Amino acid sequence: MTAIISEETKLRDEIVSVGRSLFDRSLTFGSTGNISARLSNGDMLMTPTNASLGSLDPARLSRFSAEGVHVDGDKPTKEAFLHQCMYCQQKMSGAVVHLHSTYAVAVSILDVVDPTDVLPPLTAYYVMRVGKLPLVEYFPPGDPALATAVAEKAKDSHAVLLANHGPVVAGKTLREAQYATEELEETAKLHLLLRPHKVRPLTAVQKAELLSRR
Ligand SMILES: O=C(CO)COP(=O)(O)O
Ligand SMILES: [Zn+2]
Repeated sequence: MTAIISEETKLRDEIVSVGRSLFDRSLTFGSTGNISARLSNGDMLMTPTNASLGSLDPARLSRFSAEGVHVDGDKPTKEAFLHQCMYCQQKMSGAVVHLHSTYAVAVSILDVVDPTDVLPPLTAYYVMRVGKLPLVEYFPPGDPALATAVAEKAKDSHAVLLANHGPVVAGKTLREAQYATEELEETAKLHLLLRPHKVRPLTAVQKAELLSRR
């Protein structure tokens, strides 16, 4: 019991500090974005709805049972079902981060993207941390149909991009999910910066070699 309490306390504090770090660096703003993390018993902690990621209270995070029932804390994020869908598909995941980070949102609005994989393999770290980024068709935030559409795309990708909305990224740990989300944002920025130029992305062979090391 003591071990579970200290694991939970640590995770609550980590959600708060990751949220603050992301918010302070303008990777999301206002009350946008949400974070969740899983305890070893399968219970989930999630950020409350309408909360700023910059000023979360560890004691007020929403807690769900492993079966997905809200058991305590503030009213959960309206994307709770979407987070649960990510865990269902990405069984090894311990955390999910969703942001409204500007460059990724900008890419999610572009008309000319490959919906099966939105960003090219521009750098090794993008391939290592993200690899593939399918586009999920537009549904309003919190719509159960959005979560269902995410579940479909997350079958073979731990990162997805919601059209006209933003990225959702799962990771084994909260740090992994955070780092992958940041890599995605930087690659979206590079992609937009490079749009007027002829680029030389990594080759299929180089990409496959990086993926084999993960
Ligand atoms: O990003 C958001 C919706 O997609 C923010 O919603 P919540 O405030 O309910 O977490
Ligand atoms: Zn959102």
